[in-house]
Amino acid sequence: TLPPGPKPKLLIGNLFDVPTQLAWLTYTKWRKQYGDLVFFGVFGNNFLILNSLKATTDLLDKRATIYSERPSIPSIRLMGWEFSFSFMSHTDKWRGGKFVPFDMSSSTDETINIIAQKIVSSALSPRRSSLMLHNLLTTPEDFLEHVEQLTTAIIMAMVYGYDIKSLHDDPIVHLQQESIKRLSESAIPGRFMVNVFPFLRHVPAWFPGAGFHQFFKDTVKLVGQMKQAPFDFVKQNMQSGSDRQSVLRELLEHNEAHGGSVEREEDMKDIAGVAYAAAAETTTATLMVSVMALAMHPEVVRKAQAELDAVVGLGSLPGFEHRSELPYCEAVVREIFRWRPITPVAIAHATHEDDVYDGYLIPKGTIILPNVWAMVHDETMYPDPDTFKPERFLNADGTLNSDDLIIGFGFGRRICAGRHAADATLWAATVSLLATFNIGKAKDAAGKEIEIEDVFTDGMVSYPKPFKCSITPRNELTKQLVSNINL
Ligand code: HEM
Repeated sequence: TLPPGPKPKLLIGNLFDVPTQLAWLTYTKWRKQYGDLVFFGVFGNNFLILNSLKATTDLLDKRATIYSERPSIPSIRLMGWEFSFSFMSHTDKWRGGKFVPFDMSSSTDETINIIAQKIVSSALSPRRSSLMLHNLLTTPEDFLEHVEQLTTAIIMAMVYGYDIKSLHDDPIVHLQQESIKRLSESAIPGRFMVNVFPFLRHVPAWFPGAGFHQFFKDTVKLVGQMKQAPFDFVKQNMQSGSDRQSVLRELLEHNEAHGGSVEREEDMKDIAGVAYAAAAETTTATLMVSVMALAMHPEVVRKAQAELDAVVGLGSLPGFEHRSELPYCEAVVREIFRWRPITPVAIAHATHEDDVYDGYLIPKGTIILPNVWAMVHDETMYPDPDTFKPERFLNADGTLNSDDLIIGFGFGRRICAGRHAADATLWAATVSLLATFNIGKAKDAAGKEIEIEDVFTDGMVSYPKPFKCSITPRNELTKQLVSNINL
């Protein structure tokens, strides 16, 4: 028998049961009704929601050979984004760590953390992180933009060794933003009927309602340019002997050293494109959650600052060398990832063959939706799960406990390849902000605090909706520190 789930109707299956908004919340309610496994079908496609960490690790980790495919989504193929998913599903290309210097999926040991920190600290040069702090000094109300600029700058530097000019006038950044926007949009259920009825792709472009063909055609062109422009930049730099290190450059040098071919170069261009796409929105959204959580919890800001002042000293910026001495700040970072995961249903996996689990049949080709939201809000693991409480990661004596699993990075062989880099980026940006600024609720004209509504957007990556908060230098000393950093 199949796992339990809402009762399907003839032909359409569970079409009308499937939530069209913030699906993870409905999936989490279904957990009470149906349990850890919830199965449903829409027009012949099978879906399995995994609502507990145990079921997820039993299947996606322990039976990785069966559960590591990616589903094929028609609109993604038609938009020219399939290179990203084909890399992800043909794991031999992707997984071979030798191609991907930052693919750290196979282990979590100390060395890997150090490599990740090295990549991030070279990308997170004082100039780049100071730019965010500087901007916060002059236009604190535009903090969401400054956050996005910082993460975009770090990731462009990491992947391409490219220094962005600004968030809005940089031609390469513009290509990236527009291509990714179209990719995310296509993940919204109902945006493209071709995802529900794949045969629609054969409808000719002149047919009424077939305007999607033009949209897809334009997107293919855009995605091509989005991969080509930064690739050309890296190649030019290599030829001119410039020493900008980056993931793509390392890949190309590795290729050359092994008598690589032009075809291989094309692969590397694609890998860099995947890395950028996977890194940009996710890191930006998580840093926005960080600001939101801090603004809502002044007591957390105070405790973290007290720890920073004791270890680093008021008026100095923390560096990775301080990280292990700052358990409370570490707990804050873990809680940011747990409290509001920005990939609440991770990225879907798919099964490679039939399987049986807990007495239930899971047919080949089933699309697996790991409900990260349910796992990080599981009361047996995280009591009072909606409360932002870094202490849940600390022992009574203030040291960190052993719960260092960031569920939001996904599972098994498909676990986020950039997780150590992402974690290092979030840590560095959060502690440098805490060391220099007070973060709290904004006040209205009458001096009354403006509540922050904790509401999120829909889509593959779920962002906090724009909110207001107050970000001011902690005191004259930290103001001087920020304004004196040489940009
Ligand atoms: C806070 C930031 C991030 C979050 C929350 C995040 C989350 C995720 C999740 C949930 C997956 C899917 C895992 C699964 O299928 O089980 C994933 C995959 C991936 N991530 Fe991240 N990610 C982040 C940042 C990054 C960064 C910075 C990079 C690159 C430098 C990156 C590169 C990738 C790649 C390449 C994959 C595909 C792995 C594969 O399919 O084999 N991510 N990420």
